[in-house]
Amino acid sequence: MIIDRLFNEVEKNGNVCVGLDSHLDYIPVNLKEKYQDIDEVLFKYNKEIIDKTCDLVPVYKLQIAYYEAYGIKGLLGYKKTIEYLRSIKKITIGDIKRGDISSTAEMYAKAHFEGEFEVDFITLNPYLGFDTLTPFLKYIESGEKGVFVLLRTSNPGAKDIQYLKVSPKDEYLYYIVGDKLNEIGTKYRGSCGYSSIGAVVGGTHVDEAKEIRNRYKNMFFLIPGYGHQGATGKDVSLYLNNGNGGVINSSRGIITAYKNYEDGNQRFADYARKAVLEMREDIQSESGV
Ligand SMILES: O=c1ccn([C@@H]2O[C@H](COP(=O)(O)O)[C@@H](O)[C@H]2O)c(=O)[nH]1
Repeated sequence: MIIDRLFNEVEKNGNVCVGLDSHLDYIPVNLKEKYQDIDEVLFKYNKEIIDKTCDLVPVYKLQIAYYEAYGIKGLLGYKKTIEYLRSIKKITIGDIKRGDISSTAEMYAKAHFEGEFEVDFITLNPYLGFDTLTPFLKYIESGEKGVFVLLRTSNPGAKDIQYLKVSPKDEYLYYIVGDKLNEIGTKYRGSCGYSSIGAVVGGTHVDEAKEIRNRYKNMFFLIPGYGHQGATGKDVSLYLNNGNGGVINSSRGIITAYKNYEDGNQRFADYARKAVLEMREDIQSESGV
């Protein structure tokens, strides 16, 4: 199952998920001048970073907004990047955060689990209701695909809705979502013990982090918020379990690390590697593995 593959990759390579949020403003000028088409600029930038980091990380996450924003050529850059990652057998997460009525969700599933934009995992937004998840289940059942469903997000506004106390137990809304995901996910557990239905939990919120980890023992977490949003190795390790059970995303902290160095423009991928190594060490030292 895909979750076993991810679990094994984490055992081998640690927990860092490189976020390829490739805004054109993040890309060195010399690289942008070298290629005419946006898809090539995006792909070449991503490829250099991938080639310099792929021996250190288990997974890459592409936030699709950074590609959609550049129209068809941007999406071509997305496609080329995920195809490349899959060709070198790296696991891919399409951060698409979809959630819609089931007839539409069916098309989202087809769009991102088949064809030109096919990835291994996608992110979903469950706050339109649990029926929106149903069309994805047949792909998860095949063993080849997985999802990370938003549970408690990393932004400050997570508290506006996700932390509302709801009846009958007067618990936070995110626990209602988590309990349901846990229940649905039971059927899709791999031999590693985790389910291919995982959850997104922001590393920026540490209150109840331990309770979330304990309550959802079989749930694998995608943990954003490290670095630029302020989460530290100590914060994110609260969501791990013996050094596994989650991957920690950093996007700007890795792909724009080069901006802190004089020779960064020429060596952006070397500095991405350096940022990954430092992040990996930070997490490992805090999670005690
Ligand atoms: O709760 C969430 C869910 C998703 N994200 C995404 O993760 C990255 C974070 O980027 P950084 O540059 O490392 O801050 C980005 O793609 C978000 O859309 C999140 O931040 N929080």
